[in-house]
Amino acid sequence: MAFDLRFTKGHGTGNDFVLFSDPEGETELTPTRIAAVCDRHFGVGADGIIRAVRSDRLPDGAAALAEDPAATWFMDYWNADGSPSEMCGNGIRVFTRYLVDQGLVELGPDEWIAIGTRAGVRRVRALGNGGFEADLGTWRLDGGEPLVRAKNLPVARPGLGIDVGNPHVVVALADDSELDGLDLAYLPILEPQPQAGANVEFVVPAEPLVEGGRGRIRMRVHERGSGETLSCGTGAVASALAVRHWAGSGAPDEWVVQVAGGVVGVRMAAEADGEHVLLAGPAELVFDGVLSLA
Ligand SMILES: N[C@@H](CCC[C@H](N)C(=O)O)C(=O)O
Repeated sequence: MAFDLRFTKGHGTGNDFVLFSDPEGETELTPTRIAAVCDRHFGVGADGIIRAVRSDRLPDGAAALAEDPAATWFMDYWNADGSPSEMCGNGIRVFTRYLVDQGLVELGPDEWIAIGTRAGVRRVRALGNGGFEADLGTWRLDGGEPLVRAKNLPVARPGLGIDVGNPHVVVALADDSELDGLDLAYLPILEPQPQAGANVEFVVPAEPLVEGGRGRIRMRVHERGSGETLSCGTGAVASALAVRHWAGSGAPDEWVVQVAGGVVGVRMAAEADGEHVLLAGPAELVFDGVLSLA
């Protein structure tokens, strides 16, 4: 059966997405279709698909509405291989820009919008510099410290498991040459392997490590379900949290994370329900199109 899709292509620091609007949740999204759309040779090409659907049309959306009735739109996020994810930090900024661009929501300066996700409700606001900031909520060390093997890494290294709505394992490397030498076309191997899989981030300090009170790191990532990407927002957040954890007391609560596709900002802020972590960065919509797949 033919599958026609009217879409918008967008990205946040090079982490790219095919976005489309399906308010009533009528489009049948199968892993095969998603992988075909995201295919960089035979489809549009993207790290993931994001569907804008009314929250009351999906079971996960109903849960989001129960948490916050203002979360009327749901970010239905899927990785390039057709697997779902709970959260996407770059995606939620691009999704918010898409909702505004499509006239589906109005967003005043500094006004927060509530978005439904599989990880729960998340809030996003537009920044004066054209970018967006997403409050990714509370986070937790998930207790795991798996050993991580990656191609061109001579010995296995310990990772730190962090959950920021989706699962991450962060690995500290020695220096830029070790980071640049990794071949992330190959899947890093985790021992033990987390049941739900994990996004794996490799980090090194940037030079200087702290500037103007903000910590600075470089990161590369192998995303669950998408492979190596130019950026991962939740990965940047997990990396900053991991490096702050390793640095101990006195480490900054604001971080600049350099990724292959640009720079994002991370800050930690105390809230009534625990410490929240927030992610700021660009959100670009680059073209619209119609895709017809046989
Ligand atoms: N690129 C995203 C994360 C997308 C989901 C991830 N691959 C997963 O499976 O959890 C981001 O910017 O956070």
